[in-house]
Amino acid sequence: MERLASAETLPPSDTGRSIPRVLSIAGTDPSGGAGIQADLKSIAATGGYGMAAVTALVAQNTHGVRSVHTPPADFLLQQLEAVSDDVVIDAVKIGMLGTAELTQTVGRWLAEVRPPVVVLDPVMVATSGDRLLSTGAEKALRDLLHRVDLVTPNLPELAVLLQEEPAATWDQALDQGRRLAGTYSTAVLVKGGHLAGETAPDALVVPDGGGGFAVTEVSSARVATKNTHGTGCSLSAAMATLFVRTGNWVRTLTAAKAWLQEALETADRLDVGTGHGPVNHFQGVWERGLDPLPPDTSRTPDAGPVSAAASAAPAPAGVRTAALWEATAGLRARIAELDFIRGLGDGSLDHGAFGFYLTQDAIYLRGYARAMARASELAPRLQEQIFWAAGARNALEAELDLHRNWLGTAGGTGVEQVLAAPAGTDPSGPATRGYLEHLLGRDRSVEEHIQYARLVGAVLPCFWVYAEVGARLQRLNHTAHPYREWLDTYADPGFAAATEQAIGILETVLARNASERQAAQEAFTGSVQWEHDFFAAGTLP
Ligand SMILES: Nc1ncnc2c1ncn2[C@@H]1O[C@H](COP(=O)(O)OP(=O)(O)O)[C@@H](O)[C@H]1O
Ligand SMILES: Cc1ncc(COP(=O)(O)O)c(N)n1
Repeated sequence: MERLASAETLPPSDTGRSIPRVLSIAGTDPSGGAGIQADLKSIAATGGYGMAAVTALVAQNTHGVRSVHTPPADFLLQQLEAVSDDVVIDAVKIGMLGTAELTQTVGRWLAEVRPPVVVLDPVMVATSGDRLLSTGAEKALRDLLHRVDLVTPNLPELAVLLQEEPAATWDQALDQGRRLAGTYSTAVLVKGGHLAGETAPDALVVPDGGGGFAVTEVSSARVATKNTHGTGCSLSAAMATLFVRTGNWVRTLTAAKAWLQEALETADRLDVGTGHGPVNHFQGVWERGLDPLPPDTSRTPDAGPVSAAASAAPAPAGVRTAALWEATAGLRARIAELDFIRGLGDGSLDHGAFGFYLTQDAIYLRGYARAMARASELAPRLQEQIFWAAGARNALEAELDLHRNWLGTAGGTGVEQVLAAPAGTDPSGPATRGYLEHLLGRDRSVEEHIQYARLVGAVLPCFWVYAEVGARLQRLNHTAHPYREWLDTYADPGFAAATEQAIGILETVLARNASERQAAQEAFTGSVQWEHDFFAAGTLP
C-alpha cells in the first residue's frame, strides 16, 4: 500500500509526461477482442502508448478457444527484459498467465524492475468457458497478489483467489473484496458483471492502512448485448493507463467505466464474428475525438499568486459530464461576458447592485438547500445521501453566515428580514423565483429514480458554474477592490472538492439509463440558463 499511497500524491504524469507507457503481459486473441489485442486498443483509446509481452499464443475467436501454445518461461523473460532494459515503464497490466512457471517468471521480473503501477486481471476462464490458467497455477497467482497495486477479479475469480465459493449476491461479493484487499494489502476492483440484474455494479475496495477500507461503488446500466468478449481485459488495461494519468483510483474507475459503457453500447456496430463479439474500443475517439479523461485543470499550474487549486475550475469526471459541460460552453461564455460578472471582477460593480445580488443569493440558497435535502432523501446510496445532506447544511450555515456578514455592509435588505419573511412575501426577483421553481418544482407522477437524476442535474451548475466563474475572476487577479474578498471565497479547496464529488455523482447518473440521462441533462442545461439569468438580473434591480 505504500506504493499506492505515494502514487496517489505524485502520479508519474505530474513529472511532465502526458503519454503513459503501458506494458501488457497477456495472451493473444487473433480475432482481436480479448487479451493483448484488446489491451493495446484499450491503452490507446484511453491515452497511452501500448507495449506487449506474450505469455501464450491462443487460437481463439468469438466462439471459444481451440488451442493454447505457451512459450518457454525463459523466452517470456527475454521479452520482458527487452522492454525493461530499454523503455521506462509507467504501468503494467497483467492478463492471462497460463501456467505456474510463467506466473512465477513474471513475479520475479516485477520484483526486479518494480514498475510504479501494476494492475492484475486474474484471468482464469474465458467467457466461452475455456480454461486459460492451469489449476496448478492458482497458488502462484495468489503469490503474485503481493506485488500488485490493483487486482480486478470477476466473481468466480474472486472466489478462487480466496479459495471460497463464488458470491451469490453483491453484498457477499463486497465482503469477499474486503477480505482479499485485507489479506494482500492491495486495492481490489470487485466486478459484478456476472450477477443478474439491470445494473452492472463495480466497486473499488482500497485498504486505508488502519484495518479499514474505502469502498466506492460505480455502477452502470447493463447493456443488452452478447458482445462482451474481452470486457475484463479492456477495463483493466484502461485502469492501468488512466491511473498513470490521474494518480487516483476513484477518478480512474469513473472514467474507465464511462468509456467501457460507450464501447459496450456500440459493440454491435462492429459486427465481428457470430459468437460473443468484441467491444467498440474507439467509439468515443472516432465519433468525437474524445479523450475519456478530460484534462484535470485543477492540476495545471497557473500564473499569478493564487494557488493552482484555487484558480482552476473543476474538471469533468468522465465522457458524459465532459460532453454536457461542452454542450453548455456557449451559454457559459455569455455568463462570462455579463456586465455583472465583469463588474464583480474588476470592482466597478455598483454597490446597490451587489447588495441586491446578495439578497437574492440568500433567498436562493435557502431553496437550494431544500433541493439538496431532497436529493439526499432520494439518493440510492449512503455516500450520496451523506454528500447531499452535508451540501444542504453547508448551504444553510456557511454561506448564509457569509451573507449575514456581507449584507450588513453591502446595502442589501437585512438577511434576518429576508429569512423571517413568510414564503411568497420575500423580496425575490423573477430570476430567483424562476430558478427556485426549476430546482424545487416536482412532478410526483415521475418515478423517484428519475426525480433524483433530475435533481442531481439541476443542482450541479450552482457548484460548477460558480467554481468556473470564480476561477476565471481570480485568474484575472485584479488589484484590491471592494469585492476582492468575496471572490476569494471561491478559493476554498473544500468548495472545489465538493464540486468534483457532485460532478462524479452526475457522471454515474448519466451512465445509468436513457430516461435518467435525459432528465439529468435537461435539468442541468436548464440550471445553466438560470445561472445566466440570475447573474444577468444582478445589474437590473
Ligand atoms: N452487459 C454489460 N453491460 C454493462 N457493463 C458490463 C456488462 N457486462 C460486463 N460489464 C462490465 O464490464 C466489466 C467486466 O466485467 P465482468 O464481466 O464482471 O468481468 P470479466 O470480463 O473479467 O468476466 C465490469 O466493469 C462490468 O461491470
Ligand atoms: C488471451 C485471452 N485473455 C483473456 C481472455 C478472457 O476474456 P473474456 O473473459 O472476456 O473472454 C481471453 N478470452 N483470451
